[in-house]
Amino acid sequence: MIELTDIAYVRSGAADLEGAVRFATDVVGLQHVDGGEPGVAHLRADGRHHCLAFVEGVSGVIASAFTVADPGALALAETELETRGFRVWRGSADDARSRRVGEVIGFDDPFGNRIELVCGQQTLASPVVPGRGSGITEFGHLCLDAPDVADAHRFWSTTFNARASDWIGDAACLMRIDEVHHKLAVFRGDEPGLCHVNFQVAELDDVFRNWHHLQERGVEIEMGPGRHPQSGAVFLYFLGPEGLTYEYSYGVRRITDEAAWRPRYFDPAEPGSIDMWLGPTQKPLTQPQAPHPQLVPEGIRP
Ligand SMILES: CC(C)c1ccc(C(=O)O)c(O)c1O
Ligand SMILES: [Fe+2]
Repeated sequence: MIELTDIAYVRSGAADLEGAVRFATDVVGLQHVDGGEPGVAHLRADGRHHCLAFVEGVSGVIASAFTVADPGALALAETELETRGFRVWRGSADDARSRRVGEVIGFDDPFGNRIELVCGQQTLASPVVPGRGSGITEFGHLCLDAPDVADAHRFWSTTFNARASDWIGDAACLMRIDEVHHKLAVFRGDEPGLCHVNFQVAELDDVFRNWHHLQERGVEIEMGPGRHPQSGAVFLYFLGPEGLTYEYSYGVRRITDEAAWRPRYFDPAEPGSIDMWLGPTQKPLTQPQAPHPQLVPEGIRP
């Protein structure tokens, strides 16, 4: 069992790097951390050096990354994944430098999502300088697509320390790796892909202020404002460039009594099971950011 300690970053291809960065800073409110690396832009939300990296080139998610404790844990993870039949890539010093981590390995999960495991993710001491006052406090979670959510849960909970916090029938599983209700979600989709990236905001008011800001800027609101009955968070999903869906949310539940928590099963057909405020719930869940085409072909399966 490999112990994930946190989510680290999402790395995505961007056909229009400047446009993707402009949106991430001026609209979403992330900080652009200038790393002096041509063709790569790092975006920051919290203490992590970055939680989103755009790499100039073909659009699409390149990898979703998680941290493990240290190089020893990463070496053990590498062996464990290989023992389980995964082909594991070990990144070079340059790969690690570009990701601002000590070491990086990667593999394709059984559903075709590229996953990276890292140790030594760089923390920046300086306060975050947000691109806009959207109230972002933290990179909250990432949501992957997989054709069978129960299979995905089995994979994440047996290979890793992910635990189901709640299910939305066979449509979604929300999993925790620490006290936060979920840092990883899997949504049912025919193809692998990134359903969305989530950023927590400081106040309920931020969600609604951001909603107005996005509307004024003509940004496509995909869902919300609404409230998820699972984490209890008030949410807003919107579509950015390069097909990347962002979610702001406020008020995510923390599961502090691990022994007492039992995952709940919500029926996706029940009105209110995704949005307690009964808003329309189709859009963000149907158009994931497809994986970068170069990543799809291998399909390494255990
Ligand atoms: C519908 C998606 C997968 C979803 C469902 C519930 C929550 C939550 O409880 O916060 C999410 O963040 C989601 O993205
Ligand atoms: Fe989410």
